[in-house]
Amino acid sequence: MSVLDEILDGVRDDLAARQAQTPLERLKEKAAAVPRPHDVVAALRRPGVQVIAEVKRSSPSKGALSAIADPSALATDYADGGACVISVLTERRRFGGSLEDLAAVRAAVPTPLLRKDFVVSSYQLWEALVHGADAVLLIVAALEQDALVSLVERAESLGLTPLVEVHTEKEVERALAAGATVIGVNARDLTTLKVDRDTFARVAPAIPDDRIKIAESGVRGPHDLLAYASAGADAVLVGESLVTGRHPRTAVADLVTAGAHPALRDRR
Ligand SMILES: O=C(O)c1ccccc1NCC(=O)[C@H](O)[C@H](O)COP(=O)(O)O
Repeated sequence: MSVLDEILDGVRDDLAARQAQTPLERLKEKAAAVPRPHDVVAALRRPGVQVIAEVKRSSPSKGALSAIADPSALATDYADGGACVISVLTERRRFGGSLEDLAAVRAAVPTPLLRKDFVVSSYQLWEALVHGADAVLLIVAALEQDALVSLVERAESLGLTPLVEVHTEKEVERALAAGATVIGVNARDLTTLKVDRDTFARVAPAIPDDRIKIAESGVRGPHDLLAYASAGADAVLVGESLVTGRHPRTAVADLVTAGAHPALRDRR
């Protein structure tokens, strides 16, 4: 069984337990009291290369990365450093995340938030909304095309921005057919879990210029942001190097400064 299939099995089991505890109707009632999500597309379209900073406790590839005693304090550092969006991993078994982390970050910062998880059901979109997300990750490799199309539509109807993640040109075709505006190319192979930073340069040319292109994974510092930018990235998504480094606010600020270089500001 592939790592992705293992992760998805656990996600479905955890999801079934939450659905048994909180019926969808109850989630919908809660969602009625939540403010409309931020316009993440507008935030990502700001001049320069934007930084999406991730709250990531552990990963299938590396195991435990950081204890993150207080996700809201880390998110505050990210926001102070100038992150455009904060990504919060909510998958529990392999990433150590939770919806509680998402809600804690929501309460701490006004920055747009991405729920980073393995979304397989519209129930998870309602959960994302209720816990303060503005955007949700949809992984093409994890979804049949009908499910992808329906989740993109449902997310947008709830005001959530779908970030549709691809690994290959073929998956870009599926993302475009599903109507994705924001497309992330993940450099981490879901079978080997190895990061190949050339993936973005290989796959991004298949994404039309009117879409927002996000380079995900493998950013160690400004030099990687600049390499992704020169291959056409509008934003980078960074986790491990921020949570394992000693100064997350400064690390984000350094990336933001690199992304705001005048040569990158007027590209769109
Ligand atoms: O991080 C992993 O090991 C992983 C394994 C399987 C599926 C997804 C995985 N990561 C999710 C991500 O996409 C990254 O957290 C995100 O792009 C940030 O990457 P990095 O900066 O390399 O931590």
